[in-house]
Amino acid sequence: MSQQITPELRQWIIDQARAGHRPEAVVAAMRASGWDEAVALDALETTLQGFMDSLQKPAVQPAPPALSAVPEPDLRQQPSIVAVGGHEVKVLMAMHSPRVVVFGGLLSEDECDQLVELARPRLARSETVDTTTGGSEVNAARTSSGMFFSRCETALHQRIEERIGALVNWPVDHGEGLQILRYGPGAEYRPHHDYFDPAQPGTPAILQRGGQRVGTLVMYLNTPEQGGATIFPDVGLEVAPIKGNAVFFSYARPHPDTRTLHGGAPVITGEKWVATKWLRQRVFV
Ligand SMILES: O=C(O)CCC(=O)C(=O)O
Ligand SMILES: [Fe+2]
Repeated sequence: MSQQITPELRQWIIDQARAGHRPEAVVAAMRASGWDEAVALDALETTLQGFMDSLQKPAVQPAPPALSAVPEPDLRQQPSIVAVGGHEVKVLMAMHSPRVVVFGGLLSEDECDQLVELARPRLARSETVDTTTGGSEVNAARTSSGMFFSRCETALHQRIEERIGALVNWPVDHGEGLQILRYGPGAEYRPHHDYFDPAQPGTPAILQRGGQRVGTLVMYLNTPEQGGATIFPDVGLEVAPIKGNAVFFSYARPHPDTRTLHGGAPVITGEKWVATKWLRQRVFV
């Protein structure tokens, strides 16, 4: 019969070591009670090694960043259509991890066209917030051009921002102004997270303007002929860019475990225009 190293035997070995008995004495005691010497030695070695390893591991792992409240559409009754401010928005797809909801008809054709025409004369090569300094910089990973509107810049912006606020239950003043991006053929936005990396030295300065980003809504202002999906590589999801539709996602902490890594796949033919709304933890100033 093979001799099993049971949890009780392991505990007995640890107790002997704690009591100051030398390994030879422990093996001798095991042999005296019928254990094969090789098995006794092996049990001693593996048990004590595991015990030493457990002493070296910190008992408490460093805590991940705390969870924040997040914007969230009210889909508890599984509506196919949500009415917000007299406007009907379709719920096309929802998933829980990552939290992603795809909406249909969030913007009218006319609202899309107006945003494009207001943005067009103000476009510049896209800058992203530089988390090392808190300033902004031209980023090779983002080959689109873009601009920011200020919050509620015109009545059109205000109407759209109020619709978004009602849709995802988040105060309008917790949002950044709409960002418009234009991608030509070949342009892309490589996978990234929208939250600010807590490890970067410039992040505390950025957070003073309204805390972390906790949600994103990317609205499609046209339908590119080919390419330009919004991709979520962690889960293999691709959202087709269809004019007036939008993809919403939220992240309760600035951590990759939210699985909200995403990007804009290269446009193949045509161009792609989007409006992005970022939602902050607090009033964005
Ligand atoms: O263009 C897209 O589909 C994604 C845009 C995006 O990730 C962003 O604006 O942060
Ligand atoms: Fe993004």
